[in-house]
Amino acid sequence: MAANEKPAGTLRYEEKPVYTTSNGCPVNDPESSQRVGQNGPLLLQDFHLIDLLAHFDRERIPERVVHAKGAGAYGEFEVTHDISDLTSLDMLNDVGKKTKCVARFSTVGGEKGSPDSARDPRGFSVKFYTEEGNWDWVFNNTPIFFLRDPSKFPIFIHTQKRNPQTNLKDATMFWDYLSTHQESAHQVMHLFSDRGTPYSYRHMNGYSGHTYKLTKPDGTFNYVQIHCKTDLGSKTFTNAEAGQMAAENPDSHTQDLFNTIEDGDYPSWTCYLQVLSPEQAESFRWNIFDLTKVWPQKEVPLRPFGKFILNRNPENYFAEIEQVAFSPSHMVPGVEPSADPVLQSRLFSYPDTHRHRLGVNYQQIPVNQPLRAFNPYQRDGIMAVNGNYGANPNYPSTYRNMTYKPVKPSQEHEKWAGAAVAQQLPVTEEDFVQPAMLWEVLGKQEGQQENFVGNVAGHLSAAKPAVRQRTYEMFTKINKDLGKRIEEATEPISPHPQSQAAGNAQARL
Ligand code: HEM
Repeated sequence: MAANEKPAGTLRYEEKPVYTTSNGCPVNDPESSQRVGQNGPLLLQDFHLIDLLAHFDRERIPERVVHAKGAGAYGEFEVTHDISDLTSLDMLNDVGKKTKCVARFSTVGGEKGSPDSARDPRGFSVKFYTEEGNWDWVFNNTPIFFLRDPSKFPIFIHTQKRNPQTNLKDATMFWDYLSTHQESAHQVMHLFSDRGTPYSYRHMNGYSGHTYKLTKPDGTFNYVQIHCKTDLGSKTFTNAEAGQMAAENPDSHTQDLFNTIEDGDYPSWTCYLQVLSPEQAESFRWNIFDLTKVWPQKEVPLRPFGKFILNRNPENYFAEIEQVAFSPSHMVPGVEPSADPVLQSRLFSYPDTHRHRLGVNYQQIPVNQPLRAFNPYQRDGIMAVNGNYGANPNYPSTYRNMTYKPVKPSQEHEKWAGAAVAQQLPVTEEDFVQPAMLWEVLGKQEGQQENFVGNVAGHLSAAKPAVRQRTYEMFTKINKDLGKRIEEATEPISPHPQSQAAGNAQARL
């Protein structure tokens, strides 16, 4: 039975199953081991003991290299508005049509045991079990990201995780990277506003961030970005509240999601599209393949198309949430990736990490199983548990006919030609325009600019002087008072005074 269906029988505690070894042999007492006499050595023949120990020894699988801490639940998506002018995507082709889904929310940088309320972007993933395959949204709760060149991702992530020598989180590494890669400024503005500490997973929005293409069977397409807005309204913690929650209940978001669903108080999100035709995209003020930029909603309004609700908790966290495997490359007819280089590399990275984390047959794990999949050319491998396509030929055989559906990729408009180059987009003044706009928006919400300054100061104060100085300069480019305000809030609380700067600045950088 696939995990996208409700289990036929949930836990039936009234039944008394016969306890056995893993090969089904009944065992009298699970807590006694075979031995010679009362105090004698153990017997190698005790399969029950060895079975138990050996399985225990192998219980852990690698945690996700990022987004390790998360929580999830099942639900249902419903189309609310007709968008057949944009796409032939099966799941979206009829108002009222419903599709089952599973969602997982996560923090990014912390390990599996880290606090849910940490200052961090949040992952926002949803897998839809459509009639034409699984379509995954692997989104964040911010509409932009720290970088626009994918080769920077592993480098960037290293600086947000632990120092290789001290094994501690390291403010100097953290800001050293951000202040020398200032295309990150926009995301930094989000992260250090109170938006960086959501109140719960239920109270945050999700954004595709990347541009995708919605396509039609004639090969035409439009560029889109997807927004999911929580129907509960966005709600955040202050820095102090988030810190207090981390101390009191590190699993607060996990607990909140599980308990509210268990109580029948189901969270839901309304889904919108921003749409640009290829021609509009050409003359658009912002590069639509630059993940550090939003499409301002005044220029590209939101168009509603659906809603999803989460209404069922997993029966088993490891089986259904730890083993769920999302990928931006899990697509279906009617949607395609854009040329955004970060998206393009993510298309590779996720299935690659799943093969490492879960094994080559990760799509056979029940929570990942599509409603129907038939690919007898993919055979064998570790944990081939779906019958391995039985006697079906493992090559395109003249003795076994298959239907190849005519799925036409978009052909119009995008024709690429050019020499291979390895080039980053340079950081220019343009990169500070949207961060400055966000600073203005924070100014319209009472106390948010003050909180932002305090949030940065509390973190940045632990960094070395040279890094702090460079970071003030970055914030000055966003707004000329902002750098000064942050400096004034940071310096008095820093344990590494500026006077030591000359001697220490380069130490350990
Ligand atoms: C070059 C850029 C990126 C790379 C190489 C990358 C790579 C990864 C990897 C390897 C994982 C672990 C997946 C797993 O073990 O299941 C992951 C998780 C995740 N990433 Fe990324 N990532 C990138 C950028 C992004 C961006 C821009 C977003 C959002 C727009 C994003 C959203 C997520 C989410 C939501 C998860 C958690 C998925 C889950 O819940 O299982 N990532 N990423």
